[in-house]
Amino acid sequence: MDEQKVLSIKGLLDDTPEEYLSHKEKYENSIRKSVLFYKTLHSTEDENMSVDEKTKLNFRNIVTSAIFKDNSPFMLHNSMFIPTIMGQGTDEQREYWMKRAKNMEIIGTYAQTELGHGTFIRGLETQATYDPDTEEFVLHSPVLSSYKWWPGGLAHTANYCIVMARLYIKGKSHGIHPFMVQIRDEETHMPLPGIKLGEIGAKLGFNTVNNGFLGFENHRISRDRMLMKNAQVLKDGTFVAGSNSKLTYGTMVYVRVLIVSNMANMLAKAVTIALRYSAIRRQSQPKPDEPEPQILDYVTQQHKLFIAIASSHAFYMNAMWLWEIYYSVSLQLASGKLDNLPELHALACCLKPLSTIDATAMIEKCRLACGGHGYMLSANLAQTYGLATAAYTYEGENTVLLLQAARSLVKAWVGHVKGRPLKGTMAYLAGDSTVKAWDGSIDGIIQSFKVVAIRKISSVVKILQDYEKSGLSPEDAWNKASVFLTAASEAHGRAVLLSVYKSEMDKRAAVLSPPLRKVLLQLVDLYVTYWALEKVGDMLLYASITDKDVDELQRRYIELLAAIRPNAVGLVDAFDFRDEILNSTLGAYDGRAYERLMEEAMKSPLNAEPVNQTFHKYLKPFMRGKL
Ligand SMILES: CC(C)(COP(=O)(O)OP(=O)(O)OC[C@H]1O[C@@H](n2cnc3c(N)ncnc32)[C@H](O)[C@@H]1OP(=O)(O)O)[C@@H](O)C(=O)NCCC(=O)NCCSC(=O)/C=C/CC(=O)O
Ligand SMILES: Cc1cc2nc3c(=O)[nH]c(=O)nc-3n(C[C@H](O)[C@H](O)[C@H](O)COP(=O)(O)OP(=O)(O)OC[C@H]3O[C@@H](n4cnc5c(N)ncnc54)[C@H](O)[C@@H]3O)c2cc1C
Repeated sequence: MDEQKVLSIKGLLDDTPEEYLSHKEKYENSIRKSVLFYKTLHSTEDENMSVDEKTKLNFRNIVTSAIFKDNSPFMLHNSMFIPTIMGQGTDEQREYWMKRAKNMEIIGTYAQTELGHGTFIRGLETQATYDPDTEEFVLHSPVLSSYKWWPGGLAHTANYCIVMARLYIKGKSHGIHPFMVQIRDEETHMPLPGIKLGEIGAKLGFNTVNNGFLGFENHRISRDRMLMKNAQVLKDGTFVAGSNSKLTYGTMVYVRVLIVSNMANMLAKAVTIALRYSAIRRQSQPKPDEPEPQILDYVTQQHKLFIAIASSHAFYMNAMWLWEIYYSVSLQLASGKLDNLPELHALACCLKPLSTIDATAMIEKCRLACGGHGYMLSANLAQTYGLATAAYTYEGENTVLLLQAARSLVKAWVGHVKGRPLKGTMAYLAGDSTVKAWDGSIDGIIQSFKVVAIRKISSVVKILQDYEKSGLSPEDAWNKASVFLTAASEAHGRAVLLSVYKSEMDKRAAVLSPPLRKVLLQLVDLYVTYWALEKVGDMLLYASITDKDVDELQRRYIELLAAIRPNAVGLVDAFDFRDEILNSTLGAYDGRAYERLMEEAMKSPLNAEPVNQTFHKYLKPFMRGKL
């Protein structure tokens, strides 16, 4: 994928900043650019892509989000529509639909969330009732809350969509299944009969994604439009259940894994902008006889930014590791082996939340670290925040996913106590649950995070069991303990993030040049030390850290900031974002932030004339007391 080729597409980069376009113009401009962009790339997702190619695809998401300073209305076509065909379609269905989708003959989206339900999939109300006489499904939205609401591209862009609907046969519900539905005429693009479409309105971000609503009025589709890889409806209406009803949730697991790598990229973009700006911005005069220093030389500024570099590396390493697990589990599923699906689900339910929580917070910290100019839309930090914070919610709201992970952790712990072996990423739960003396080495700290997770999981299980002994139902006990269930999941996720980052770096260290190895391992050290200090309460409670150890840890952290400082700009340059992709007045490689701020300011339509017409219409009469 040649970045230069993409960015040299004529008309792809805006001369009129999107900030000054209307809501409608933003959408129309994003369609224009999406067509230009995808015509050039003409490549869409293929589940057989290698992990490296997957990263490139992820790169495409970065390029599109950069070029649009938001996301493309084609986004769901690649991130969910195509993966669902691949994951849920029969061979024939894949054969037919993949050709049309990959050639962009049709544009699709993934319509699952409804006005009334997003998290609770089993509560979805859109109906797909099988009519054996005509061998059709009748799609219907019985109430307003059953309208599909949120799907990207649904409003005016897509002409097909995957609809997740409740299957009814002879009055009996058979759960939620995926249906391929044409929603617009391929020639006129008019909504088909019995289909109501529209846009859901302006949002915090995602304002070029064309999120829409969709309602059905007894709209009929043929039987072959149900994606029947996992479950089938025969001509006579016989329902054949899949081996596991959660296989229909497969696309969401895939996107949760993708989000971890997206967070690595988004955070890398934000810290590149903030750090480069911190290298050119000079402010204050701590030493009277010396010039104003670069704000990057303030240790507080280094504290704000260097963890973002290390976190981007950590998310990237974890994402590549998770992709490998995803692909191996996908191959196992293809041969009917489901054993490792729960572990993949639990991992995705930990790493998607933690990467989005950290990335959102750190991107905001990057914006704040740029002072007033960070507040400019031309800095592209607010938009990056808007994209990242959306991922906190979509693809499984973070709290809900952490509770899902807690479900697996509680099951694993209860099984362990009963003597059942633990496996995979939960095997460490069988390890030593005490730290006799604080070990401040990187491996020692990571081991302490594992002990924290063991202790939090075991103690929340005890709380659950005590509540149930007191007579509470399992559901009420679960809800009562849920704050500490999410805390246990977070502790598990933190232990995974840290240990995978370290082990993946160790694997790569051998092939790095000594200077590069030194810098990258400093980032690992910074990451582990930062989180030990952030979670010092847990370390005091479970890892026998003393006040002397904390003092040592603080001094080590300060020394690490100083050690990384000389390479800080080089580390963000190594993310290798072109100016067009950063799309930021503050983050350009040439460091001409002030000139770019002024250049962008002059593009404001208000600067087209020295006196705005409201002076004569309102101000002057008002100031003359004539209004
Ligand atoms: C919260 C969920 C998972 C609850 O699902 P539910 O069917 O209610 O299951 P249970 O909580 O009862 O758990 C039963 C059982 O199933 C296992 N399980 C659940 N999900 C999966 C899965 N994906 N893969 C494998 N196994 C799964 C669970 O572990 C339990 O196992 P036990 O052994 O413990 O019994 C569900 O409602 C959910 O996923 N909600 C989130 C909805 C969501 O993610 N929506 C995304 C819509 S698309 C979107 O947001 C797009 C955004 C734009 C973009 O991405 O660009
Ligand atoms: C930018 C964006 C793009 C999106 N794109 C798409 C798309 O393309 N296709 C699509 O289908 N959907 C899409 N969505 C919808 C998204 O998937 C849902 O918003 C998400 O799943 C959360 O569901 P919800 O909105 O119903 O929130 P809710 O679940 O109502 O969450 C509200 C609060 O309730 C809490 N809560 C809910 N259930 C529980 C529970 N069991 N235990 C404890 N607390 C709970 C949550 O933690 C949260 O604090 C998009 C959303 C956004 C923001």
